[in-house]
Amino acid sequence: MPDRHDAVDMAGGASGAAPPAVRVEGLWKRFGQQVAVAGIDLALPAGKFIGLVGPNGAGKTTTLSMVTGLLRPDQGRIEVAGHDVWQDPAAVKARIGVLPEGLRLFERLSGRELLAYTGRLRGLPGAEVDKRATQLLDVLDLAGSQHKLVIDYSTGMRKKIGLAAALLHNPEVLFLDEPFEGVDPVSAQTIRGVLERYTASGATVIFSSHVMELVESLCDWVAVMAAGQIRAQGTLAEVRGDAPSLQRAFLALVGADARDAGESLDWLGGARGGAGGAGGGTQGGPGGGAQGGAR
Ligand SMILES: Nc1ncnc2c1ncn2[C@@H]1O[C@H](COP(=O)(O)OP(=O)(O)OP(=O)(O)O)[C@@H](O)[C@H]1O
Repeated sequence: MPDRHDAVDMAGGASGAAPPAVRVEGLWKRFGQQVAVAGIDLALPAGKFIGLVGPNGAGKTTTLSMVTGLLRPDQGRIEVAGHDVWQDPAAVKARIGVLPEGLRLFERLSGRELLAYTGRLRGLPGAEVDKRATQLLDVLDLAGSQHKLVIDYSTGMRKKIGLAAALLHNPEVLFLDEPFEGVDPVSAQTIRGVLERYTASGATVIFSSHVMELVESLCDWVAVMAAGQIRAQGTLAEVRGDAPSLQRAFLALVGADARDAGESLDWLGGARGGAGGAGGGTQGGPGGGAQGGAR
């Protein structure tokens, strides 16, 4: 598979026209001996639905935390919407919305109070906050729970109120770490509709996910990360290349297609029963018809 890392022109953005929504150069982060992010470059175009994908531990959350000003890099430069994240943090924070992993919310506020508080922190007039909060609660199907305390919200409801809080000030760039995790299909469809409408207005969504089908159906731009490095970035078609699906391209890019998990687990699914450990020669092989035996 060709190396598509060069698909983006770092100097001028994706097309040479608008500056990228995010530009990252030589970004590093280590935790002790562990290199979480190993000198990555990224140029994510504005106005796109962008997926950051990678296996567990690839460095996605660490990258998003640094890009959104939550975690200080060891080395490297980050610009969001043309502003340096670490030189000019206030300018960046005014232009972004973030739904982080392990979302922490003010649990003792109701959903509506949380939005009112967030809106005032963002400097919006009270009447405008009220109007936007009502619309967001309605669209995200939270109107019936708006007076419930956030601590009593379900996982999916927490994602939705977190998304509402991140969207309230109409940011230029929205960062979402695993926005669909723990969300039921109906809520996922709702969130998807809101995000599609938001990007249609020219804003940028950057989200991390493990679910390739979702990324393939939502995103027009993809960056693939593995072991702290960017393995590919570009349009969905560029990253997919000749592979039949993004999932297959992803497995090849992260080197997982050659891994055979089955070989070392030859006991799994074999005959059960008896106290013997590995190597007990009397249990027969997999598929030996003994699975209904004594436990
Ligand atoms: N605070 C920390 N202290 C030590 N190691 C960390 C810390 N945060 C992340 N790491 C390590 O850095 C690497 C990248 O982690 P990160 O959470 O960024 O990956 P990820 O791609 O978001 O993974 P997942 O998909 O499982 O959420 C991992 O090896 C992880 O153990």
